[in-house]
Amino acid sequence: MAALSGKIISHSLVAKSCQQNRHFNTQYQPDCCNLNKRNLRPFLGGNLAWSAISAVRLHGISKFNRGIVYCNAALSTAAISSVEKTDFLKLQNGSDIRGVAVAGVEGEPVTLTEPVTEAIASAFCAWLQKRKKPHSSRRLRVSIGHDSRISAQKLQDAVSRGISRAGLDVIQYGLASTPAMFNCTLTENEDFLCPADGSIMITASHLPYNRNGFKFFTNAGGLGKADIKEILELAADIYKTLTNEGAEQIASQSVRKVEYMDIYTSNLVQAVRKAAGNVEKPLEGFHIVVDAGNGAGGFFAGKVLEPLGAITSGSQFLEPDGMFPNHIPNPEDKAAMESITKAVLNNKADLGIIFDTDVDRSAAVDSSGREFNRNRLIALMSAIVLEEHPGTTIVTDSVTSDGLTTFIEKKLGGKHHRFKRGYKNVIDEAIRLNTVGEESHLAIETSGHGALKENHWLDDGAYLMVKLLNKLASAKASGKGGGSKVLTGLVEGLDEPGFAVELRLKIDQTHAELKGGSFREYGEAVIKHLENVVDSNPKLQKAPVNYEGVRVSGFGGWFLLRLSLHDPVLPLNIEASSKEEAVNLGNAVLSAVREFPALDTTALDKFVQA
Ligand SMILES: O=P(O)(O)OC[C@H]1O[C@H](O)[C@H](O)[C@@H](O)[C@@H]1O
Repeated sequence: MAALSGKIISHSLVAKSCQQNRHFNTQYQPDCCNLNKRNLRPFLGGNLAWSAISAVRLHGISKFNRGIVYCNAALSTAAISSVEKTDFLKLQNGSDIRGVAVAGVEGEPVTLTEPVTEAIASAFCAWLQKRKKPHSSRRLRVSIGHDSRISAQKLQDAVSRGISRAGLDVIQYGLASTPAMFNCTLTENEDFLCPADGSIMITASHLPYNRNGFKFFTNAGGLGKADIKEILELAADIYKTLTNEGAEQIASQSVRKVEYMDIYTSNLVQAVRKAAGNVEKPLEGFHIVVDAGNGAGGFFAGKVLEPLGAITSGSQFLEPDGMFPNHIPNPEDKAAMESITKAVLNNKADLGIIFDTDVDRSAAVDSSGREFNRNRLIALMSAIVLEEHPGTTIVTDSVTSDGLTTFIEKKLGGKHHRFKRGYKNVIDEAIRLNTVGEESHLAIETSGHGALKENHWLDDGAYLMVKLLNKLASAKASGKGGGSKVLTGLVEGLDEPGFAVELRLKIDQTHAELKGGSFREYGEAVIKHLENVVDSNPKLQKAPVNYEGVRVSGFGGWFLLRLSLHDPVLPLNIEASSKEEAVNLGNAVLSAVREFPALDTTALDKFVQA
């Protein structure tokens, strides 16, 4: 990446910052660096309104804060109301933070207000300072990126203030992808102010327009559940001490803007060129359409595929639009997959590529309109990785099909380790296996999240697609022909179920049956009971190895009943060769769970009756 240089957009006081972000066509007004002199006072070292400032042990604020001022964090006008610690903890969603950031949806009050966001960002800095030694020549720096949501601007400003309050340097990337935000903690390039010591991605993935949230990274990867809990607890304490007093001083601190996506996309381009034997345009002759669903992934057409020589006409929904007017940006969504499939067929393209909002998930469609998502994408990626690393272990989530195991183990000669749901669980398990001597190069979920060892276990939908592009390019280079046949051929022999369904059974948390206990305890009791019922039914066999819920074979198929990672829901996956057999499995579950009145079995009732 040495060829790229000096991409700090908002240099000194030159007012470049209110322009449109041309590269990513941001539709909303990007952050205005306020060139209002009133806000450009030099920072008064350590004299912050935030009385808990000592709690985060500020390092050398005054030393590094004078001199260069690139632009300012925007002032907050939001009132600070009282928020309980428990409210902060409710914002945890596994290893992410998620909440409501836009008012107007009935029954969904705003939980991710600007002051709450500010406190969370400061808490992340405190968490970071506990773990990172200060550098001798500079303060710790935290980069911020966001997806296309309409609340992105407001939250980016609040996050910037939170980082400034903690005395750390703020670097804004603007519209970015989640994987790029991890990548920037690994990139060594001072021209781009990299590596960042920590980074924050503002996103709520595919959730509706009114939600938003945060993912946090260091060079060790994404933060885990325990870290998020610690940050939220700390944020609740910081919040209590927040006042609007002194906000101008915070806003007067330096915010620098960097076009980091240039580095990230250039890395992707280089990876494909290298795989094709250092050919400049290895995708020349390929027609590939991209569907970004109006999320952050539009860059992939213009900044990755086109430099590689591909034609991208017919690509759709590349412009960021936080109202997601076309379809949900989610490769698991039926309408989204139908949309990209139609685009491939209408344009007679060789391949279609679709991303979720923040580009950590993806799926593809071949020239005949065959979808590569869920189990089929895992099969395809497994075939590619097992060619490179024979015999390696593929770690997947728990809802993968039996046919996939047979394909990985019998056809590809690898090992399938079916673990738990949750991208972080899957990635952490693959990392763990390597540390105990079991080689694993791929961790991938049916949701379209996937991470490779060769790519620092970075959960990256764009990199998954790069692996497919490498295959296309090298097949062409070796004269094996163009089109997507090479990909389709790789999943030949994958046994797919005739029928597959996921039913999500809700637990009514207000039901008296819960007797004050948590929905988790209730859900676990349902699963335990089902397990006992299965044990006494000779037609059903429990999976000998299973890491969550209860997975059972019988009636020519299988089912898995487990607790959702986040919601008061028991998702039930059923796969069988026919709907009739799937209904038999559904009935077996229904007869066991019926006696749990707080469990809403409507979806299952309907399924078995239809
Ligand atoms: O347990 P569920 O409700 O099905 O949700 C599980 C999913 O939650 C989030 O979306 C995570 O990003 C995914 O990695 C995970 O698979």
